[in-house]
Amino acid sequence: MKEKNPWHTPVTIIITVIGVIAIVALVTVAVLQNRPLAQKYKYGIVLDAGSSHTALYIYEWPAEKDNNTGRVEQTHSCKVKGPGISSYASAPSRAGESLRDCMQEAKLRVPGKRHLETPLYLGATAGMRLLNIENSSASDVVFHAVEEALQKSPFSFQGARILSGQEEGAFGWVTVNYLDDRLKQGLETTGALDLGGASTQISFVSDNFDGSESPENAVAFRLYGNDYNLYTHSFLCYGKDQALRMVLAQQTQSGPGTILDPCFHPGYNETKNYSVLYDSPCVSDRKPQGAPATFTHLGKGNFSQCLDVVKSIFNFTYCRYSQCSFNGVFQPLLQGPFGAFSAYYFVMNFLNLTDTSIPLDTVRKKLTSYCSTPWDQIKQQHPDVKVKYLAEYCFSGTYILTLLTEGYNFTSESYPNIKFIKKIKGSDAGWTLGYMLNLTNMIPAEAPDSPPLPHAGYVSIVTVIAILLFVLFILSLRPLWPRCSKQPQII
Ligand SMILES: Nc1ccn([C@@H]2O[C@H](COP(=O)(O)OP(=O)(O)OP(=O)(O)O)[C@@H](O)[C@H]2O)c(=O)n1
Repeated sequence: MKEKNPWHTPVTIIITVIGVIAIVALVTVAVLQNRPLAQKYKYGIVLDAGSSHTALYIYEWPAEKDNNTGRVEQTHSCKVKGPGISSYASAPSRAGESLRDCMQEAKLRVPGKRHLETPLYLGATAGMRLLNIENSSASDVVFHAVEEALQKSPFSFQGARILSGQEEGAFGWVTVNYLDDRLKQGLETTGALDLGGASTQISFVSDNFDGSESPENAVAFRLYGNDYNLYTHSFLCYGKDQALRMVLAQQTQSGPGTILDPCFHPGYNETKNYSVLYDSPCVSDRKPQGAPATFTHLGKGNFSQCLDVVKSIFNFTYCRYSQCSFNGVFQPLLQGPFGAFSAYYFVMNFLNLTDTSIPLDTVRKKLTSYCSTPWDQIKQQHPDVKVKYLAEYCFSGTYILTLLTEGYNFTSESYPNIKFIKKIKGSDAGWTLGYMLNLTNMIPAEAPDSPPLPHAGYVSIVTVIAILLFVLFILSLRPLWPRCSKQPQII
């Protein structure tokens, strides 16, 4: 006789089938309903109109997360050929034309259907600040030409303007800390050191700075629910190109026909124009009277003498505050790690000095040896480097060391807190990303609400609960279960 399986009754089979179908349906609905949608992206474009050149940056972020958790990333950058827009004061239309190739690249990089909604910003920095001081109508004409060119682009042009030094410093700090995820997590922030061609910025948070001693250096932010009292200062004329002009002005005060410059390599020999050298508000008031049209610029290659002439463009003694950096500018005690970018990186990377664990004395020794290397040898060793950059690295290295140690007061102990950086997670360090995040309100003042569970966690919990309910349901039907007697039934 065959033994009857007590589960093989029509009722339990029907309940089981319905239960399994119900679970499958429940889980399918949960998965489909919460499936991440195919990713769509939004874009933003920022043109950095610097003193030495203009660069275009394209940023991208997931479309559905643009004001909370989405990460904004740089997807492309384009270096505009030619000099910065401030150099086109005498031929403004060429300033607009110069942007054409990079704008063309942007059109190809941003998907066509997103063109109309993609904001396009142009921010000009110290080159235009100087032109504006020197000749404000010339700077207006350059802006007009650039605006006209950008209005013709298919993007949503939001205007061109000169950033204040304070904005340039603060947005550079926002960029570095945003990319490092320090803002969202409320971690200790990283200070920002930016060295351009015409200005330089230092920005950091210090416990002993609340803005009261020097309100013009304070920027208050509330980001992701945290308050920051940022110290920031921009030194106009202390970018590395204008600093070099000041160093040369220092050496040509008497209008000589020849100078023997310790900051250039021995054997360096170039004829330079007095009117070109003094054509900047940083030095124009010092132009020597009765100087010849040109002077011969000879290199001497002596680091310690270069250090002396570089120091002479700073005032390290005057200070009407409790403490200063230089030129009577207040600066609180340095605090935390620092990221040094733009020309800081270009120069220190070229000189193989980005490793800040190298003692400062060794850095000085390396510069001593580098500066004294004959110019011919330098050119031979670096045939691919632009001669203009190459000629200036001895000066630039000396200037950076002086600015950091004597200017901002970095010591042997705090120098290793500096990291020379170009990019963070694929995006260039600089003010442009911070500027765009601010203008598109992409960093909320308060911490965004995040879903309590990630998608996978949600699906797992729904599945477990569904199975549990099914088991409970089966158990609740116990009265309907066929009884099994102790003795096997003989049919
Ligand atoms: N490989 C390179 C590239 C650039 N530079 C120098 O770096 C500076 C440019 O830095 P950047 O941040 O691009 O300055 P700008 O934006 O042009 O200047 P600013 O912000 O002051 O307007 C210039 O002095 C340029 O000569 C360099 O030494 N080596």
